[in-house]
Amino acid sequence: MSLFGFIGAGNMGFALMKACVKSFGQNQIAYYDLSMEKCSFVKEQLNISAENDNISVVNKCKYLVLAVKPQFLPEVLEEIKEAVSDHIVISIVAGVNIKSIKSILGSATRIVRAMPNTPAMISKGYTGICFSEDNFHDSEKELIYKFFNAFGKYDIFNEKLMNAVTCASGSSPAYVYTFIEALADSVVSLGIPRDKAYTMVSQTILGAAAMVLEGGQHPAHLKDQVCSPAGTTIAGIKALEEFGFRNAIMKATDACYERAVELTEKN
Ligand SMILES: NC(=O)C1=CN([C@@H]2O[C@H](COP(=O)(O)OP(=O)(O)OC[C@H]3O[C@@H](n4cnc5c(N)ncnc54)[C@H](O)[C@@H]3O)[C@@H](O)[C@H]2O)C=CC1
Ligand SMILES: O=C(O)[C@@H]1CCC=N1
Repeated sequence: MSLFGFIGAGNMGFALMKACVKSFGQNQIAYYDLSMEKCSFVKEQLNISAENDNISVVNKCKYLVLAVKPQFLPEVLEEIKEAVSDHIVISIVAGVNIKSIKSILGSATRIVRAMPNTPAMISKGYTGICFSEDNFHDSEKELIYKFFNAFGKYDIFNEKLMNAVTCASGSSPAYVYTFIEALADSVVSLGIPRDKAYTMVSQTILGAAAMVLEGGQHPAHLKDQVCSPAGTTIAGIKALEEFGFRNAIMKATDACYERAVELTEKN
């Protein structure tokens, strides 16, 4: 018997399993992925052998993590529904709401809907979570919080905000990586060696984020401290605003949110 079972060991399933190993140990994790390649990768990286199928995962765990793409979720739920009993089902599937999972697994199934992000792999992630209205025992909630704590910070939300959480938690690391690439490329074009460019940019983002999280100061104030009058930074900010930097980010959130809503409607 393991505590946690994972269905799907792709990018996010693997990231969560890796962090879980550190907090709970290999023997508390069972998983299955349709791709033998993914199973071999997990075995090689985490030294955990895959189960033979999804039903074996369900039978081996109490907390069942659903980590397949939204379009594959209905077939997975149909496959496992008879095996699910007093499990707590944790779904990280973007856009899919608790109601639609319950429509297949049954209305009594207790569900935690969560939206983590890939930095969970190194316990530096952020997860938004919400619970189905059903009763969870205190000890179960404690375990669930310990589970999410393994991935970094987490907050609890009303389910109607979960698609919005996706825009700044699940999806946004990709925007940050795009920003890292762009800024690194631009200083490489000025002669900075590429390896140093990635370190320079990433460490700067880490430091700037820590100033907000740990210093408790408003981002606008921190920005103003960097912008010397007639200096280099304000010249850069002006160029960013000419190209609609803030608006681009807001438009990205609109697009991300719309797509999440589409997934909710389809599933
Ligand atoms: N990638 C990310 O940064 C994040 C992803 N998510 C959510 O996590 C879920 C998984 O996303 P990724 O890991 O990126 O996708 P992925 O495609 O990397 O992994 C999904 C895995 O599910 C496996 N799979 C498909 N059908 C299966 C079945 N019937 N039984 C067992 N395994 C099956 C696939 O072989 C694949 O390895 C998605 O629903 C996504 O919305 C949530 C937060 C962040
Ligand atoms: O792009 C996606 O749909 C998934 C959900 C959040 C991050 N990746």
